[in-house]
Amino acid sequence: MKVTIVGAGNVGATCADTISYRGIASEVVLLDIKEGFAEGKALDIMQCATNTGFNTKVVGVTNDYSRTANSNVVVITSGIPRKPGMTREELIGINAGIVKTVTQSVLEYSPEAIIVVVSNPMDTMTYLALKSTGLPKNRIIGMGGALDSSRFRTYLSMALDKPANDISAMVIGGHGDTTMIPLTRLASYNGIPVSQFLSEEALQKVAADTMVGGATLTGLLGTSAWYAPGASVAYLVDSILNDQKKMIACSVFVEGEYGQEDICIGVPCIIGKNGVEEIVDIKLNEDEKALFAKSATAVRSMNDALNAILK
Ligand SMILES: NC(=O)c1ccc[n+]([C@@H]2O[C@H](COP(=O)([O-])OP(=O)(O)OC[C@H]3O[C@@H](n4cnc5c(N)ncnc54)[C@H](O)[C@@H]3O)[C@@H](O)[C@H]2O)c1
Ligand SMILES: O=C(O)C[C@H](O)C(=O)O
Repeated sequence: MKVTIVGAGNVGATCADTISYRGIASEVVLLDIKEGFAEGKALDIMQCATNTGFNTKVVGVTNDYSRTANSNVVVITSGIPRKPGMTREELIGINAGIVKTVTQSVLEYSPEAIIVVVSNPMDTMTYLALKSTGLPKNRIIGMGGALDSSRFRTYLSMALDKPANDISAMVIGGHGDTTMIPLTRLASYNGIPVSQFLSEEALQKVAADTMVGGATLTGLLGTSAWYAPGASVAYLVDSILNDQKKMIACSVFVEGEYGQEDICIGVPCIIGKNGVEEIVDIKLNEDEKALFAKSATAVRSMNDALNAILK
């Protein structure tokens, strides 16, 4: 199976590294616009193979889309990341043009590929990729919920002082500092509601920390995060290529689900070889429904900004 990753920067290269290390694909092509950059990252990753024991072929190319031909999955990480103090939404002006062009280029050589959109503002870029290509909605998946959920589980594990892998929890809604919705009511520690172990105040703090998880890292690092984002993309790609049918919160096009339509927003999805195979309908309570409606309004307003930018 072949995966192309467009953008060999922090997230793209980490994603390539994780996919190779875990043997998720037989070939990974890293493509970047910066001369020699993807070639260098690919060579560096390939030189891990004998120490970590993987056999994935990793190829780096400068803007040569012919080398990406017949990819099963294409991951789009090209675009600028935010700096401390910025929101993801502020990236829309530059990233919209990049994502639109790149998506069209990859489809010329891989018309059957499933596209995973990572560039921010991710929900808006996913909507743009869908609308500008006309691909069926199951083949365009925005990655954000997988990352936000892993942050949520990490903060819960820290509050509980228990292993993150014993915790099950999900974040839905937009991938924004104020739009994501950590579902604290449904989070569990080995099947037991976390509310049995944590006070309401502690749970609210976990939710607040999760929502600004990306901003916190951007403040610490001077640019946005890459290890957990790269690993989250790899997790999603694994579920597609190996038809695992995992339930992962992804930004997908909704047509009535969760009371919304004509936007891409984070909802629980079954992810398999056909991309988005099902949107899972969780019974939200009235408060959660209100939060989802508010999040959708914010996501929709960013989509409206696209038309003006792309004119
Ligand atoms: N959805 C998420 O959960 C999530 C997580 C982390 C980062 N991001 C986003 O992913 C994007 C990349 O982040 P990063 O930290 O890897 O940034 P980065 O600057 O390290 O890498 C971006 C790369 O894209 C390349 N690029 C720019 N235009 C290109 C084009 N037209 N064709 C090919 N390559 C091009 C650049 O040369 C650069 O190497 C940002 O928009 C960031 O906000 C999203
Ligand atoms: O925070 C960012 O801008 C990057 C990414 O969306 C993240 O959540 O790490």
